[in-house]
Amino acid sequence: MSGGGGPGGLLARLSVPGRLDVELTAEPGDVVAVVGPNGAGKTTLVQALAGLQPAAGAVRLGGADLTALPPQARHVGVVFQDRRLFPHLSALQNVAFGPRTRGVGAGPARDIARDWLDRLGVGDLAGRRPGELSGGQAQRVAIARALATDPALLLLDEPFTGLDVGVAAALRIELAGHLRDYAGVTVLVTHDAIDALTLATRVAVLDGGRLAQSGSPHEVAARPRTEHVARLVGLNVIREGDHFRAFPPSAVTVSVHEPDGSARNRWPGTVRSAAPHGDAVRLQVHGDHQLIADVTPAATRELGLTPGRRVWLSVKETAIATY
Ligand SMILES: Nc1ncnc2c1ncn2[C@@H]1O[C@H](COP(=O)(O)OP(=O)(O)OP(=O)(O)O)[C@@H](O)[C@H]1O
Repeated sequence: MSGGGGPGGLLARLSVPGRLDVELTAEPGDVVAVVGPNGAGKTTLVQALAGLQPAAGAVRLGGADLTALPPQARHVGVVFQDRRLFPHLSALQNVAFGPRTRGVGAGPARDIARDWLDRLGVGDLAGRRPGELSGGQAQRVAIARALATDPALLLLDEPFTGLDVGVAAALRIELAGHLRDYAGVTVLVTHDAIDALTLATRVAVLDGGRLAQSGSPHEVAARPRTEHVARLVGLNVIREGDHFRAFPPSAVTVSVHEPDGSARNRWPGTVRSAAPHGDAVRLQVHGDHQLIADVTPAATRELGLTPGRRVWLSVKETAIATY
């Protein structure tokens, strides 16, 4: 990615047999969204960067070689999917723990912790233990804890998982602010296109433990190279040899009889699901490809587009981006 790994940046080449084989680079201030289907290796990558997963290769961060260092010596902040706060410590003690282990005195470490809890909007909960916090509050404490050590690398593994939609949305906006101020490299694992498009400066697409694509959020969203990412950003993508043809679901015409036109741009299939999507109805249609099409509610009724219905999809050549 962008020739990163320069002074201050991240350069990682990591391999775990059968699970991961990637090279990842990023500049200071970059937020790299790591996306990919279940089992793609996202968590393995985060754990290997943190030193929690043995991996062959090398990790360089800010000119320092972390490869041989244990997790606690890597100067990396981690927010896990399941938060992993110390249950017997208060929120304040949880956040102060990192600075303390890095040699900061008890008083100053508490000041740092209080400051970070305030910044994350949970200063008034400093005395509570994790069991007395909601999921969203605990995640704020976990983020405060990760940032309190002023790490050179911040690893966020699906930080919004398990939170209410509204809570996640509010936290996403706040996190965007903190990440803008944060000078280190952030690696954010996410299943959510919104995260990848709003928080990230770079997107890395993992598939089967390998880097399938990387680029700016805009590039990856406009020209997805895996079906998973096409789904995430709501596009159809068809691979033909060594190039890709992408088109939006709104450009798809659905008919119950075989349409005229170029055979290349029409596909038979079976409706798998039909669900409201904005003002339209979004159909998932499976045939040789798995495609999505947006149709009007009226057309859905008139054509009887319910699961199991055999249909033809067609797209005008001019609506297709080929790359
Ligand atoms: N402890 C383990 N030992 C052996 N294999 C593992 C272990 N943990 C994960 N794997 C395998 O490694 C591969 C990558 O898993 P990983 O958890 O990194 O994927 P992921 O992209 O984070 O998936 P998800 O989105 O489901 O969290 C998968 O094939 C998984 O089955």
